[in-house]
Amino acid sequence: MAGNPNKPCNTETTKEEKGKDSNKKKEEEKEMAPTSSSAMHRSSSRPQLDVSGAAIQGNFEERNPTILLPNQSDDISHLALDIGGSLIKLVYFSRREEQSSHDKRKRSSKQRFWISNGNRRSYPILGGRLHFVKFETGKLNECVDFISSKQLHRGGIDSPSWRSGSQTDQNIVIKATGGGAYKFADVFRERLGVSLEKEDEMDCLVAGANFLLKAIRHEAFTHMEGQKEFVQIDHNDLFPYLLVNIGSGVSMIKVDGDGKFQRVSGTNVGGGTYWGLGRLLTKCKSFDELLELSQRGDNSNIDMLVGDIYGGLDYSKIGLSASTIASSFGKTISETKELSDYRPEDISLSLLRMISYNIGQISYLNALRYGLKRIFFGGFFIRGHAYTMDTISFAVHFWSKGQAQAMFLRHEGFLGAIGAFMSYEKHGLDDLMAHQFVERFPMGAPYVGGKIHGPPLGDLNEKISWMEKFIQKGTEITAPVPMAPPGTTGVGGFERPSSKGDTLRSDASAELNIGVLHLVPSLEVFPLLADPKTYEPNTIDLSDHGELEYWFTVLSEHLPDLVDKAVASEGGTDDAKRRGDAFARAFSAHLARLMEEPAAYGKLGLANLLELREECLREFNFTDAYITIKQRENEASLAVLPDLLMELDSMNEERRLLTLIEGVLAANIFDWGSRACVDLYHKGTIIEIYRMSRKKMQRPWRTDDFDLFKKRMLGSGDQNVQPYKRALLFVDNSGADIVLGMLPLARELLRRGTEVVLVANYLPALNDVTANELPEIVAEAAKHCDILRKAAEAGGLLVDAMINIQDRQKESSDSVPLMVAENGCGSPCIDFRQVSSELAAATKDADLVILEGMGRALHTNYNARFKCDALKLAMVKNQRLAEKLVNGNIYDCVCRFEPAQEL
Ligand SMILES: Nc1ncnc2c1ncn2[C@@H]1O[C@H](COP(=O)(O)OP(=O)(O)O)[C@@H](O)[C@H]1O
Ligand SMILES: CC(C)(COP(=O)(O)O)[C@@H](O)C(=O)NCCC(=O)O
Ligand SMILES: [Mn+2]
Repeated sequence: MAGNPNKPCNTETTKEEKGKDSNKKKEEEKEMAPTSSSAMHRSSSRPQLDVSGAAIQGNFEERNPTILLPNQSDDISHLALDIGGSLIKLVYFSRREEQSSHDKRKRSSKQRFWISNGNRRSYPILGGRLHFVKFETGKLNECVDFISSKQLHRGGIDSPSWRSGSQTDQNIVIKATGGGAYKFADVFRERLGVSLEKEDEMDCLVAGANFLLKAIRHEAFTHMEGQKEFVQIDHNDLFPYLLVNIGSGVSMIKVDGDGKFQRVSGTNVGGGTYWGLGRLLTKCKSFDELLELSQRGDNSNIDMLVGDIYGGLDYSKIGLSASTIASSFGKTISETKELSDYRPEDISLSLLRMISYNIGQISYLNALRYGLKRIFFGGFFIRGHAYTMDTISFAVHFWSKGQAQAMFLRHEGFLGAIGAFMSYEKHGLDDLMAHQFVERFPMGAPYVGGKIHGPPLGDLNEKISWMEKFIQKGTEITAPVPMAPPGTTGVGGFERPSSKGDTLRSDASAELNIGVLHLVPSLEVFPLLADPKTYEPNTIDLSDHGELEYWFTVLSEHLPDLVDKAVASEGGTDDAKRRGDAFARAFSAHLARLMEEPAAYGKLGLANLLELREECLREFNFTDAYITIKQRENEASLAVLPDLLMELDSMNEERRLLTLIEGVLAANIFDWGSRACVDLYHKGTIIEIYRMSRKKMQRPWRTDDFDLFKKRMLGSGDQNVQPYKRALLFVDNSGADIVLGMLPLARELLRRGTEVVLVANYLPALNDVTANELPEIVAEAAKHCDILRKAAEAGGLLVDAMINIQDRQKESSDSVPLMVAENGCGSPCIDFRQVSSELAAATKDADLVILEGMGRALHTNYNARFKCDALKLAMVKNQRLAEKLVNGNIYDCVCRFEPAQEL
């Protein structure tokens, strides 16, 4: 919506904060008790939902099972629209997690202990995914077809009401904003039988922007001279700011708080002007084509520059260089030239610069008028286009002499639609926090290129076919947003922005620079993080291009072997081969896209790439690629465990502790994600390699804090030490790593009176052991060891093995418990900003955290600090990482002990 200069649109729309009650987060209940009689659960109910009588639909073992709320009178809406002058924006929520065969397999496997004991796990009330899609307003029918094919107006194809046909369309109300909510209300009523409930456009823009800035990590960024930098927004220091939404027209809104704003200005020279004038002058058929043309343009053929007026000289007295634009389109006054004498490329660029500068300048003036330092730009005119953002940034920077800052939003075009979505009173999404959203790379929708009209790649077969077609066509993977190398700006700064780029990713392609937002209300920040605000999980920052290239190559080279394993894990059938092929293509396409635009989905770290690989595997129904290897290695290791325990028991406690830590480091060699290690496995049996690895454990290790740890565990001289109360052991790989490394260490802690929680992955990743697999492994190990048996019984891990419950209670009551908790992850790394509520609950009374393995202790969390003591143990199984991180070599070991961080 533009400000009309003839009729100032300066409405004083100050809205008071709505629904204060709903913002008050209910005090959450946390508990975790060691014995089987109390629960390891956390409930997180949202006040807006009537959850009385709620029942889990399906199996308790599912991660996010559908929750039926029998007493919830209204169905929760899943769709909101922003129908603008140029584009229709759709935000929709899909509640159901896709049912993977992993879940099916899990169902048949042994139940986890807290389930067996009748304890509840926490279930997200509204777990699901937020999707973002757009259509041209002129193609309203395509949008209606899309909604209809996915039944979004009825809560989605998978909603129970849709399947049972119980809902009548007449009652359905969909929130909509933008002028089209009025203009096209009839079309929606006639074609879908739904009514649109109109929400004020400015209200929605502000609500959308505030939500994004508070809840989405890496939402805002600066863009100067081709360099994108994410800005960490402090929630307590967000207001006031100027919001500039560049749609067809431009709105400028001073935002002072939630629902507190004033539309202070606007301009009618906006996105519609660029697209409309551009189309007339260049005969372009699409907005993208016009934008692409600009990238090959030279505006000095169209614009009158300072140098044109001053005979090639700078007008340095007032700080203008010769190449500064004096008058946009000033050269086209020439009487001897016609439109056809000018290159469309040059026209497009001049127009883009003219409009972007103008908006940047007016924005600055309004920021100045109200003393605002920060300006956030949204609206689809920006299109993640580097040149547009650079131009606006230059204008703001130049005119404010660096005092004001232009920032952009990744969900730029969806502010209004998100705001409309937030306006549903019932779903209570407004007080969600960043840690409850996991932004994932878009899967499902075309990976690269292709249109998303009609129902987008619903089932697996469609996804595979799409990948196959994609391969046949040999479609090139094009860059999403052009990024040229940074250049200089010259005198006065008001020069031509440097990033012009070569290619523009198709606008119709796999959406924009945003992923799919997975909403998992049960996720929490790990309570033992010393400083969650400054915590950064990744050690390796992939914005360094050299690093990105290296890890890209590592992952690409690993791919054929991974596909082999994945296909074998599914029986090597033709179907598995076809899926394996599609997985490889999809993952490669994602990697290629990230190589071109590393910040496409926010700040990129190595952990994101490793998780992406696992996500891609799951997308093509490979639920556990290393299952056979894991089982084989578990069996082989369990067979030699009794001998190892005997050997350990013959040692004095000092020698034993050292041997245990050595054992953990040595056994960490069994990592099927490391190229070098996989090559080693051809050279011997598991046990031979384990023995060889242990033999090579020469102290001092590359990082060796063992003596410090020993002092804390055993004391020194006659000084008595208190044992740790509870230790959380973040375990890594299956086989020797867990059986011969971490379990014996857990046993030592138990023997010293420390409660132990084994923390493992929720979903498989590489050969990592999962929480679901641990009870069985512990049960096997417990057959040979009384300490483990009693502790496992005390922790409720051995319920199936128990014959006489009374005897068990008597026996186990003198043992501290051994427990298992899932971490909420399906990756070889761990991001402590987002862990399961189960793990968060398990931190109660914990005073020691042990992180094991490269993924959890080196790639991530190497620099993390905790409120309690932390021990980080890993073998470095990559030469480059060893050099970079510890100035050492492959197979060096890290034993880092960090006493509790003083707060
Ligand atoms: N595929 C596209 N088709 C048309 N316009 C586009 C497209 N992509 C980006 N734009 C730009 O985005 C502007 C619309 O932005 P938007 O925020 O959706 O505003 P509105 O709500 O007014 O439609 C258009 O005027 C144009 O400049
Ligand atoms: C994926 C991994 C982090 C798993 O390591 P782990 O946590 O099991 O010790 C690691 O295998 C890795 O970084 N691999 C890639 C490096 C390489 O192949 O050299
Ligand atoms: Mn691992």
